[in-house]
Amino acid sequence: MVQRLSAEARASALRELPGWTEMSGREAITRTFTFADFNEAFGFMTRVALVAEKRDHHPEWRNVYRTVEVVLATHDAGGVTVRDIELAGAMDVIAAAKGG
Ligand SMILES: C[C@H](O)[C@H](O)[C@H]1CNC2=NC(N)=NC(=O)C2=N1
Repeated sequence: MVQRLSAEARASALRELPGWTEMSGREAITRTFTFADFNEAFGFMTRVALVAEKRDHHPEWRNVYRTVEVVLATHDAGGVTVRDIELAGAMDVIAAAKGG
């Protein structure tokens, strides 16, 4: 099983992921994406869903109109792993292509 990152390793990974922060009260990382409208927000979620399914690693998220709040953690590991860091990076690339 993939290993939880230490607090130090998480902090170091987050320095490379602007917009992502540590969640308070839980070992997870979070980012809120804001898009132009619902269509762009849902398009982002659709693209991410395909990547998540392919990787067998899935976000926790909440969509309200044009915003998508994302929380990433590896449930099996009880914390943040490299799989979360990689999915966060992939979400950033997808969002940037849509202006999020
Ligand atoms: C059986 C399956 O591989 C696991 O349930 C996967 C699916 N997607 C997952 N996604 C996330 N974020 N964490 C997990 O631990 C996880 N486990």
